[in-house]
Amino acid sequence: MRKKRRSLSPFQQKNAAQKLTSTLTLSPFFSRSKHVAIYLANDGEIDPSVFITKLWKSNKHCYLPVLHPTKKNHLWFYRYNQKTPLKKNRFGILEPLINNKSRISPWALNLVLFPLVAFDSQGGRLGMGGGFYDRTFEFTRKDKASALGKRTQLYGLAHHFQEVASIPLEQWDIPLHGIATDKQLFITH
Ligand SMILES: Nc1nc2c(c(=O)[nH]1)N(C=O)[C@@H](CNc1ccc(C(=O)N[C@@H](CCC(=O)O)C(=O)O)cc1)CN2
Ligand SMILES: Nc1ncnc2c1ncn2[C@@H]1O[C@H](COP(=O)(O)OP(=O)(O)OP(=O)(O)O)[C@@H](O)[C@H]1O
Repeated sequence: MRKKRRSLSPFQQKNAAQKLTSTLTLSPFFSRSKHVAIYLANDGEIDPSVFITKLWKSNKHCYLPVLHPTKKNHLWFYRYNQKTPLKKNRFGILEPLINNKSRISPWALNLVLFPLVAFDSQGGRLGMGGGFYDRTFEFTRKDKASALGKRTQLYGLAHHFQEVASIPLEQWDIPLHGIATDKQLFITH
């Protein structure tokens, strides 16, 4: 799946990014979410940058994952705008510098858009294998805010071809509430 997405042409990537932006903008959670975590595309992932520009224009706050400096395979989330200084992490992915005060607690996010390698229509997600997102969002399993309808929404972003029949889930895997692709929005939970 990683090989397939890396082989997409710049034209195909740009086209997919535009269509993904339409899927996301029309989704019910777009207007409701003020604090949105997103990622910068790597390894052929569907590119959310067109959507990021849309978030900025709509006065929403955008956040990017930063590898936690001490807690192994956990993520921090830092505010991202046009002026945010970025540097490459050990995977070669750009992330905000952590010398500023713009960190947000993961539970304060309204919407988190997950990168993924493959997904299924039940909300199963296969990631890059580090367990970063599963560890960081483990708190959502016992999230009291869910009763008030304030639960952090967890959505995956993918090229449509990244759908597979079934992802075997392990006990630590956090299922997604939905997946947005260049073709459709899946609501899974
Ligand atoms: N765009 C993006 N950002 C992200 C993630 C992601 O999947 N995509 N992550 C999601 O967790 C975290 C980083 N996790 C990652 C885990 C492995 C690799 C990776 O490329 N692994 C290589 C081996 C690299 C090496 O060991 O030096 C590989 O598997 O080929 C990249 C990111 C946080 N940021
Ligand atoms: N909440 C957790 N607590 C402890 N270990 C965990 C937790 N979540 C995942 N792990 C460990 O992390 C490893 C990688 O998990 P997994 O293969 O599900 O990663 P992934 O979801 O593909 O990666 P990523 O989220 O970084 O894209 C697993 O072997 C698992 O033991």
